[in-house]
Amino acid sequence: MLSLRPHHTTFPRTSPWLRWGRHAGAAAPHCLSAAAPALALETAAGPGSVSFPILVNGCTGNMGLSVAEAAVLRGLHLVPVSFSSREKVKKTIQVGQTDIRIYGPSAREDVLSSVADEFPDVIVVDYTAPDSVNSNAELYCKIGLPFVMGTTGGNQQLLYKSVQDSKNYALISPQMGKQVVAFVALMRIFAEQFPGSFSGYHLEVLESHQASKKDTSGTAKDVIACFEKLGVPYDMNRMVKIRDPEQQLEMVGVPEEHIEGHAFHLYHLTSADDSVSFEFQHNVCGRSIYAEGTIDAAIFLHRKVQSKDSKRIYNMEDVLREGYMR
Ligand SMILES: NC(=O)c1ccc[n+]([C@@H]2O[C@H](COP(=O)([O-])OP(=O)(O)OC[C@H]3O[C@@H](n4cnc5c(N)ncnc54)[C@H](O)[C@@H]3O)[C@@H](O)[C@H]2O)c1
Ligand SMILES: O=C(O)C1=N[C@H](C(=O)O)CCC1
Repeated sequence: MLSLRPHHTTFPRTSPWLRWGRHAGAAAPHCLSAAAPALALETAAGPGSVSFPILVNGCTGNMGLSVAEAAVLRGLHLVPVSFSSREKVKKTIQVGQTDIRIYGPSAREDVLSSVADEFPDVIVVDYTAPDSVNSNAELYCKIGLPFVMGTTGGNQQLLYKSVQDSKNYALISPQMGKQVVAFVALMRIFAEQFPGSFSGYHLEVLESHQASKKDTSGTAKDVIACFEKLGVPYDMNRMVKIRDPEQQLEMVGVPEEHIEGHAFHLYHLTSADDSVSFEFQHNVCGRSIYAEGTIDAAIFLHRKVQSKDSKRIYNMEDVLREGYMR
């Protein structure tokens, strides 16, 4: 029998994820079917729309490819190079009409320097791996390439310091899905307005992602920081991380076609005497919400660079507040 009860905790019996477990699939959220017809890749640069060069690092991966495709659809000019963590890789990836050449790590600095010379208004987008966050960011800062960091993990303090010290422009967010960003912002405002209001409550957190996800949900960490401000201490080691496809299908209720790409989050709060409970969820199937948000972030950052804004480091809340999105 499936049990995701973390040690020393009683998982709330009312959890919808356990309910979904009993009726696998029956109460799954409404997700777009993978069988939906794919959009043909064609540019959509209409009148008044903006276009500039965008280099997507990590095109060999799921997010990198999705962002590159979204960039073409939004009429941006895809710079035909990307990188890999390995020296020997498949040399090109086709996105729309563009053949993107993939370079190994040893060529990174030379290739990026040439890109900076050839495309002075380029924006770099990074969707690589947690252990590449800091070295990639340092290189973008060294060369002076403004970047959107979608990759989670790494040393976040160091990441911000690299950008601050170099005076480079960057937009950093572990969550590019605009509606999820708005939810996290709401939680932050909630915590700022009513600090300590949930003192004595107990928190359980579950997150489920595709098996290839290496790190813990960066979004869950941000939401947990809000709960801590609300008076609920939480040991991150207690977070239940589900990466097993069978559990995702049977217990979490992830639609089968999204086992390879989903992000489900459940936060359950219970009062000390068990008489009150609260539950929050944000469940994403596929990656289009992040790809779209990333393009909005790139457009936003491009405008900030072009206007030489004195503020250099941004997040997705800044993008939401200025309305740079469809
Ligand atoms: N900010 C967001 O909204 C958001 C959304 C989805 C995923 N993510 C994060 O983005 C990252 C990538 O996710 P994914 O699902 O695309 O993973 P993935 O494993 O499908 O792709 C990552 C790719 O990057 C490549 N790579 C690793 N190190 C590299 C390096 N140094 N240089 C160039 N390429 C390198 C890998 O070979 C792989 O092809 C993860 O950290 C994930 O948590 C963030
Ligand atoms: O698929 C991933 O990996 C995701 N990572 C981000 C996180 O860690 O919060 C955002 C959700 C998808």
